[in-house]
Amino acid sequence: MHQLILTFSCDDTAGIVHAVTGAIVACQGNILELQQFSSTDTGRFFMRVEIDVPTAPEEFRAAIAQVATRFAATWAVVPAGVPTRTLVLVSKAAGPLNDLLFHVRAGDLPIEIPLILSNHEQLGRLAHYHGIPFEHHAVLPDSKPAFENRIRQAVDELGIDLVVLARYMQILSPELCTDLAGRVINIHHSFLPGFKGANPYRQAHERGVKLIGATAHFVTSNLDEGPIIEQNVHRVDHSATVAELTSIGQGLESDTLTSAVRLFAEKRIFLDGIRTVIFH
Ligand SMILES: Nc1nc2c(c(=O)[nH]1)N[C@@H](CN(C=O)c1ccc(C(=O)N[C@@H](CCC(=O)O)C(=O)O)cc1)CN2
Repeated sequence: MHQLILTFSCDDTAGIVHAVTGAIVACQGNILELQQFSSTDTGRFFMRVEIDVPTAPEEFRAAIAQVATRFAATWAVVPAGVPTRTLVLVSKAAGPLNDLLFHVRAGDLPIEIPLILSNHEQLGRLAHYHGIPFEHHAVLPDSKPAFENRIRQAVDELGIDLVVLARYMQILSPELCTDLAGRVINIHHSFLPGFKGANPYRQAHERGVKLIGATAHFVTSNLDEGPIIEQNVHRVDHSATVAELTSIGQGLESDTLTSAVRLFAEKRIFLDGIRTVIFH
């Protein structure tokens, strides 16, 4: 038996589920999990199916391809349990990286991290402790293109599926955002759309918020405005200093990023315009 994950999206219409499940039955497949959503905003249909099939994956793909052609669908069939190869970019903050590394080691985050790139040296020891190659490249305005070329090289040479900005504090160029569209996740340390950009905890303190938050989102050339994947919040009050907000936020950032990376690795995220559909 082969356990596979099917992701399928197309313009919404009647008969999609019937056609897809009919193809699964024709391949003697057993459906383990099926989730679907019809977006009335965009008229799109989304489905994620986990299946056990006795036939070879190629035979199953051929059956699904016929259905996909009928509905002009965007689709993929991948083996379940294959780790997502992930390049992590960091600066100085250790929390989100540490949480990713903890959960990889714990075995409950299906990614593998062949390389960590950073514009600062501080987190090299943490990478070394986990036996992960770490490269430090100072990023100045005139050296940013070279560093971004290193990112492209690593993505190509290491077969990277996902790039994670784990509190990486540099703005990616529009060109790199285009090259990696849909494959870069950032953790922003505020409850977006509030407090975009740098120093969101200071912005929040000055505004006197009663909730702080963290947001994991896809990265686009519009700073901190990419499709939101996951968010968490925590209640605060007037007595919290910026330092206390930052400390409380550490846990939020880490939990939110790790959750978003897990959703990506399990193929549970679908893009629906500027929003996402998430099958938890
Ligand atoms: N193209 C994008 N790049 C990045 C995004 C994004 O949404 N689109 N998110 C940021 C993360 N971020 C907040 O979460 C953020 C990082 C950095 C800055 C910033 O002003 N950086 C300065 C340099 C700061 C420094 O060197 O310490 C800059 O790049 O000029 C704002 C927001 C990650 N990148």
